[in-house]
Amino acid sequence: MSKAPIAIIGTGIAGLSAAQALHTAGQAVQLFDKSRRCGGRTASKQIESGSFDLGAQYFTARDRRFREALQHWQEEGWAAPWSPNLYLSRAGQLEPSTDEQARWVGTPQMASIARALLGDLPVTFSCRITEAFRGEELWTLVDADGASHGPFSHVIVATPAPQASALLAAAPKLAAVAASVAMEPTWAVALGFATPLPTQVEGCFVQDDALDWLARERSKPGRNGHLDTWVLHATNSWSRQHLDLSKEAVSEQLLGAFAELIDCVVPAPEFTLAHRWLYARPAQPHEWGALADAGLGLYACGDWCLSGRVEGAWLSGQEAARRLLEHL
Ligand SMILES: Cc1cc2nc3c(=O)[nH]c(=O)nc-3n(C[C@H](O)[C@H](O)[C@H](O)COP(=O)(O)OP(=O)(O)OC[C@H]3O[C@@H](n4cnc5c(N)ncnc54)[C@H](O)[C@@H]3O)c2cc1C
Ligand SMILES: NC(=O)C1=CC=CN([C@@H]2O[C@H](COP(=O)(O)OP(=O)(O)OC[C@H]3O[C@@H](n4cnc5c(N)ncnc54)[C@H](OP(=O)(O)O)[C@@H]3O)[C@@H](O)[C@H]2O)C1
Repeated sequence: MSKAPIAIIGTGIAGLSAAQALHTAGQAVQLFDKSRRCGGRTASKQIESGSFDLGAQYFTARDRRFREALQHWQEEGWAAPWSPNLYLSRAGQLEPSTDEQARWVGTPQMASIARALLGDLPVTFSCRITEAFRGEELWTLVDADGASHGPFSHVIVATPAPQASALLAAAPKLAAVAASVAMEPTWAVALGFATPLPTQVEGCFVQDDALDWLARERSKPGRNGHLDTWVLHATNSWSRQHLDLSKEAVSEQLLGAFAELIDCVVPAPEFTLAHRWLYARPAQPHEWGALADAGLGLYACGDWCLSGRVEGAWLSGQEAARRLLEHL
């Protein structure tokens, strides 16, 4: 009988990073995601007039191991540097804010990285796992429709912390750690203009009430949509205060804040989309790397185990895989 594969719940950067490391080490993996596609918070939205990055906007690479992976992604054409005309808006004043920081994006969209990492690995989409339980030796997963999946030799939970704690119930200590992690929400709004806005701004850190960040999609490499599309992110505190506001009201309020901030006339957008990220980022960074109950064969990873950034998610996935392989 062939060896049971390793189940990985979540196909964001953390789950895919773990999957790649295990696959490279010769282990069979089986991935699950509740969404219809991979990438999690590195999602890009495809519309008729182009695509835009709705979650992570760019990433930085500070750790040597991540920089090495990034070099490979760049060679494969999955990622490229992004050097926008960067601004800072503070107390209603918009000013250039150039810096030396290297920033990167997926090409032709942020979601391309996750798609490339997934490659041909076996995955089941539109499958929300609700339970992971261990028999005498092997694991079974149960999904929201009551269907069982398995058997698996190990389970890696690679979801945001609030969704991980229930899946870690077999290891109460791990479940308690995940349950202790608070995650902050972010409202995101995309606006598409038929005529390019007459401004130099391509990215802007905002230190005012509602907005936190805005980016111009066409300034990123490989984007060729015909609308001038902008992505606005609200601050965590504004998002928390307006968590249950309708998408229409959020779009209207953030469009108003954008029009006040930007140094040009803003016409009515051709296209508007609002998305609420309930678990956008951990309230604090941690230094766990990953969580492990090696005796049970249960692991957890995700940005919440390190920093709430793409790099943190990738490193956490590597760490979960490393700890699992160490105990084989
Ligand atoms: C608005 C926003 C802006 C951001 N900007 C940046 C940025 O500019 N730079 C940066 O570095 N980072 C940024 N981040 C953070 C970055 O996106 C995350 O740190 C990183 O993508 C997290 O990856 P992950 O794999 O840990 O989790 P996720 O990407 O959340 O992946 C988890 C996956 O698990 C799946 N899942 C959850 N529960 C279940 C279940 N029960 N069963 C099956 N599947 C499940 C989800 O569908 C998801 O695909 C941003 C995030 C947001 C939301
Ligand atoms: N909105 C969300 O939910 C987010 C979740 C997770 C991450 N988010 C953003 O990701 C960016 C990634 O951080 P990092 O990789 O460390 O990128 P940096 O570009 O280094 O930005 C860090 C932080 O520094 C401030 N900053 C950086 N450069 C400038 C600049 N040229 N001018 C002004 N300010 C700069 C900025 O913080 P402020 O508190 O000052 O706004 C950046 O946030 C990062 O942007 C996360 O916000 C979003």
